[in-house]
Amino acid sequence: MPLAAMRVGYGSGEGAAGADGVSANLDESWLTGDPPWLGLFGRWLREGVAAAIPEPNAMVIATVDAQGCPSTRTVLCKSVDANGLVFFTGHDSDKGRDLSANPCASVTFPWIALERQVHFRGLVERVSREVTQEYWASRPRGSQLGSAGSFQSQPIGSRDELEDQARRIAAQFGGVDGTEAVPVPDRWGGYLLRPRRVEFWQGRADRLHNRVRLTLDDGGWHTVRLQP
Ligand SMILES: Cc1cc2nc3c(=O)[nH]c(=O)nc-3n(C[C@H](O)[C@H](O)[C@H](O)COP(=O)(O)O)c2cc1C
Ligand code: PXP
Repeated sequence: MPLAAMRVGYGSGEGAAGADGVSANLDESWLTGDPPWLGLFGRWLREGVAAAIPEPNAMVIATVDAQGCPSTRTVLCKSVDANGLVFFTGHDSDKGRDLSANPCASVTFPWIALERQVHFRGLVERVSREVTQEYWASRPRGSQLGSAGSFQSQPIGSRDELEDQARRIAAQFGGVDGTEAVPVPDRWGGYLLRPRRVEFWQGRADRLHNRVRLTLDDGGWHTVRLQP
């Protein structure tokens, strides 16, 4: 089928895998909690988990380099609370360098199977070393060794070289089957995105979608409905 002819209609509820509130129109009254995005975001995330969509906590994050050029890639959101969204990555990666130059990011949860997306934008800061260490300790040993064995976003000559490097580094900590703790590399850690703008999007028929945006200013959170 030609790309130009590929399209899916929204708003029938059929693609929504049984999630609540899919046939009803997204309404400002759904915004509950403090901050007011928290309740609905938590509900939609739980519905994504219940609907078994792949990696419901995956979010596409855009960062901007010192020259003002944006880049996007996917990361996993590892916690969310009233302060914002936490993810973990390499400080020397492209995104880590972007965030050092320009500590602002935008993320999208593309829950297409549920006919929904949520965008966040805000300032990003590093979490404390204690928070990073606690999360690192919860990761499988293989993932710890994978992160320790990779200098994220640096070039490497071949797959074999990457595997040799990872094996060498794993051997320093007793190897894949060892029991010696793998320390968190200094170059790896968590970031907190503190939202100042959040948009909930719900697909509707004939591209007449629902969009509700919340914005934080000195007076608190303000809600506005946007045209699709
Ligand atoms: C579903 C999914 C989840 C990912 N989660 C993470 C993550 O939590 N942290 C991370 O550093 N990279 C993650 N990655 C890899 C990134 O998308 C990316 O390739 C990597 O972070 C390097 O990005 P950069 O060079 O733009 O900094 C994930 C990739 C996918 C497809
Ligand atoms: N780092 C990389 C390179 C990843 O690909 C991922 C998830 O795909 C993560 C970190 C975060 O996930 P986890 O902490 O569960 O390994």
